[in-house]
Amino acid sequence: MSGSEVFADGLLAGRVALVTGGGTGLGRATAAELLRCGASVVIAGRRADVLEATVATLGEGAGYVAGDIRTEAGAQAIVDDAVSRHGRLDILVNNAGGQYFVPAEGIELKGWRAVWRLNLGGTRRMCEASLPALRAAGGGTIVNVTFSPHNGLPGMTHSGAARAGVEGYTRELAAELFDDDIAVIAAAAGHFDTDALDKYPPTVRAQTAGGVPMQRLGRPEEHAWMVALCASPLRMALSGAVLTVDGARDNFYGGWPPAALTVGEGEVPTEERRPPATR
Ligand SMILES: CCCCCCC/C=C/C(=O)SCCNC(=O)CCNC(=O)[C@H](O)C(C)(C)COP(=O)(O)OP(=O)(O)OC[C@H]1O[C@@H](n2cnc3c(N)ncnc32)[C@H](O)[C@@H]1OP(=O)(O)O
Ligand SMILES: NC(=O)C1=CN([C@@H]2O[C@H](COP(=O)(O)OP(=O)(O)OC[C@H]3O[C@@H](n4cnc5c(N)ncnc54)[C@H](OP(=O)(O)O)[C@@H]3O)[C@@H](O)[C@H]2O)C=CC1
Repeated sequence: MSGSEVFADGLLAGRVALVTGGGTGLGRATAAELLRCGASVVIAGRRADVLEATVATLGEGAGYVAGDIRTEAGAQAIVDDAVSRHGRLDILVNNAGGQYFVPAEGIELKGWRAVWRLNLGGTRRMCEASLPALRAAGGGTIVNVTFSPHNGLPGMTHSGAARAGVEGYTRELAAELFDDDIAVIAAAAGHFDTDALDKYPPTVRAQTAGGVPMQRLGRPEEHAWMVALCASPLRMALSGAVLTVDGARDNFYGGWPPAALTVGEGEVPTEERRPPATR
């Protein structure tokens, strides 16, 4: 695998990373970038065939373990596998997650619980299962992937609430783990161009990039660079932070100019200068 476009060669040499949901999308891009930075990487997910195919593309230094983060036993087995393979664990990327699209009032209690069990519960389980290994390594990094729910996520109320929970969990865990030299950072993704978006309605997908001030979806490698930065020597200074990579989507007005600010042919009026102040 060639070197990173962003980071120095060997930035993460000797480190061992575990990426949940690493068989697809953002997790796959993250695994690839951590490998480019010199880490050994274990990817995890439920589907062994998907993981196996991804490991074949990632090449040397990559391995996989099939498992389910929705149970304590599943999370523990994933961590145990990674540690037994490489003898240590330095970086945990809690990337596995997701939801289904539905108006808030249509969310069944069972569905609400399913989304929380995966996103908030899975993150907590993986953190707890990993902490002994991270401490044994003398410190490390946990990156909790979430999305930027700071202006709400229509159609994803259950997940917006769960991801806000992940942010709160991240901040508090970070405060408790400073003395262990373990950084805990949330990476809040905007809208990224992964296969997972194929499940959303075509009209919704088509309008999504237009809702981002940057006027395009994020590229998976852009997210992956952020995750690698979180594992870099900057990690403790970032601990407890929620880092948003979203092309300014949290501003929530779409591309420039915002329709609500335009007049005439679409120009944005510039305010008249006030007369000079007089004493
Ligand atoms: C392009 C425009 C959109 C922009 C979005 C940009 C932001 C993107 C954010 C992303 O996260 S992209 C990544 C998306 N990836 C995924 O979502 C994959 C993972 N998702 C899932 O696996 C499921 O959605 C899940 C519900 C989280 C899976 O949990 P689990 O397997 O535990 O649940 P189930 O057993 O399948 O279902 C339990 C329960 O949940 C309710 N439910 C589930 N799916 C639906 C649905 N499609 N519609 C309505 N209700 C649903 C339901 O109550 C289920 O119970 P039963 O009815 O099966 O008894
Ligand atoms: N794409 C985007 O625009 C955005 C994505 N995100 C978040 O980033 C993360 C990755 O998203 P993306 O790559 O697009 O989506 P994917 O659906 O491709 O990724 C989800 C991954 O999680 C794994 N996974 C799901 N449930 C479990 C489970 N119970 N145990 C173990 N692994 C599981 C899946 O593998 P398997 O099914 O084999 O278990 C899959 O590899 C998710 O948390 C997503 O919500 C956040 C904001 C925006």
